[in-house]
Amino acid sequence: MPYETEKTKSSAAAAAAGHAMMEIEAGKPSGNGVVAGGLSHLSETLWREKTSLEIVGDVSARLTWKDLTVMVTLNNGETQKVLEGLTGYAEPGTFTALMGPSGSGKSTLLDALSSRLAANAFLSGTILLNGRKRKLSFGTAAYVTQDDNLIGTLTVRETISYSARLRLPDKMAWSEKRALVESTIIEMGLQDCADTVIGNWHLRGISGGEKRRVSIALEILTRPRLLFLDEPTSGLDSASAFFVTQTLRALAQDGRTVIASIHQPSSEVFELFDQLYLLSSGKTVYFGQAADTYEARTLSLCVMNSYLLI
Ligand SMILES: Nc1ncnc2c1ncn2[C@@H]1O[C@H](COP(=O)(O)OP(=O)(O)OP(=O)(O)O)[C@@H](O)[C@H]1O
Repeated sequence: MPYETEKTKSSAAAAAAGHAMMEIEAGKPSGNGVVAGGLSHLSETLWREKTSLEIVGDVSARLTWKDLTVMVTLNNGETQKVLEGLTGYAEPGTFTALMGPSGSGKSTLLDALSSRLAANAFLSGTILLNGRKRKLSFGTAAYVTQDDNLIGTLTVRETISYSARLRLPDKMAWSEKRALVESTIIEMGLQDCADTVIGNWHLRGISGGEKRRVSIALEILTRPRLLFLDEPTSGLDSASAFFVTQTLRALAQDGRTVIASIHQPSSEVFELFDQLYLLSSGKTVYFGQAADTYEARTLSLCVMNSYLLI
């Protein structure tokens, strides 16, 4: 199979960037911010049927970024460019995968987009939410870290219920919170293990993939429209990684904007991405459609393999 040349790579990135630029220039979400095709039968719908409360946050979140550059100040006082001139967008109802070799800047891009950059990192460029420059308000966005910080002796249902008590507004009735907890359990495919303990080093509990889905469940309780995930499949076997990614795809299809960094996905997992943002040394190598795209698949293999050969 012939490897893509640098020229092909940059023309793919340029075409994607051009498309993104046009989208950014438009400056407003298509369809008044409402996801075309409506919501799926997942928790958003289940929950709305059971409550009279408005959803927290916007109806949908369309994120665009233009010319993003991140510089960090190192301990010796020198500066290092970690991201350089990145442009792209993520639409409601889509799942965008950030890929690239270790150190290529995936986590930094996620942090920049979710306003979580470290104190020694400086951002330039534009990030627009639904066509406007604004801060992510409470409930609009959620960030799922790589680590599952869960209490081993609680069951899945108890964990999600306690989190609901702590995170959801006081004015929300407990019956509504409970409806949300139950619909989130269904949405995350955790029904079968809802009454099983999380487990720890001396207590057998749920599997690694189920733990990851519980961590995601805790973050989607506030019904965020934007979901960022740092390596949600790391440390999972291929079947668990597939189920977690399938859940993320379903969350996206429920009208959310999902952006996740993914390291070395299997071909089955790759099939589930809507968009691929491929980075190498802090620069865009490819941005565009992922599934069914020969170019995206070949490029990601080239970038990951060339890194492994170094
Ligand atoms: N706040 C910071 N201070 C110093 N260096 C940083 C900072 N943030 C990122 N870097 C550097 O920028 C580069 C990119 O880091 P980043 O964590 O974004 O890469 P990554 O693609 O997510 O890597 P991995 O897959 O290994 O997690 C690394 O060389 C990292 O050391």
